[in-house]
Amino acid sequence: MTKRIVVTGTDTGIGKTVFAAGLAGLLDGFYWKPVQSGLDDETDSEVVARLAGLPSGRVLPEAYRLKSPLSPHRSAEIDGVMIEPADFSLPAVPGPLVIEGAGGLMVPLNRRTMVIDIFERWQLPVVLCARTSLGTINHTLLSIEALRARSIPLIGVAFIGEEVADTQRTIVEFGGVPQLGRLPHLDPLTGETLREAMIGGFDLALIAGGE
Ligand SMILES: Nc1ncnc2c1ncn2[C@@H]1O[C@H](COP(=O)(O)OP(=O)(O)OP(=O)(O)O)[C@@H](O)[C@H]1O
Ligand SMILES: C[C@H](N)[C@H](N)CCCCCC(=O)O
Ligand SMILES: [Mg+2]
Repeated sequence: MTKRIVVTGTDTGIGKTVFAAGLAGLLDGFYWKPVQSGLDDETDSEVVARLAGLPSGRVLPEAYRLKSPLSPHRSAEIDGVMIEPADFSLPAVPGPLVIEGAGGLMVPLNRRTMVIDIFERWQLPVVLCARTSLGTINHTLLSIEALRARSIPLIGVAFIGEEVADTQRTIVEFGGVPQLGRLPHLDPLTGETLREAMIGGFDLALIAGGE
């Protein structure tokens, strides 16, 4: 069985795409963003293609490409598109697959279905990306509780940002989850600095080891 990992986050703009690019690169794998909302700026798939250092073709096409940078349910409505949960069948690829959600867990895809509903159906192991800055304890513990309530397997938390030791410890202790590592703010953010920070900041075996 090929390794498939879902990358989610406590919010939008948390650093999921950057982390997912680093992870897909380290795994020498594939990346899939099922729902892209917002097409005017560089899309998540384009960012990953730029940062992950993967051969072309390893970034799979999105299932939905929606124009407005809004919650997918609204962006789809504006485009006159109905997001169908049945469309989220997992692509078969000959290597590790990193899948990135849209925003946080309870982001609606239509008026009845949220991102977390698709994750529940997949039952794939999840990495939860979380900020280290103030406010993250609440958001991260709520996200962990939501995953547990649906029995979605959680690999652990990947912190993004500067080290805030007590915050990270508090999340890990209250949440009862492994801390997978931390990706600092990178300046400049390039394929090279990302790869180096991923190698230095994470134990890949903890994230992708076993099956
Ligand atoms: N480790 C990092 N170092 C430097 N910049 C970062 C880092 N992580 C994220 N950023 C920047 O922060 C912004 C948001 O990050 P990113 O696009 O990865 O968020 P996201 O969680 O994937 O958002 P979305 O919900 O839209 O998918 C981007 O401009 C990105 O370049
Ligand atoms: C447009 C943005 N960058 C993401 N693609 C979608 C974020 C949806 C967030 C919805 C919400 O939680 O209010
Ligand atoms: Mg993203």
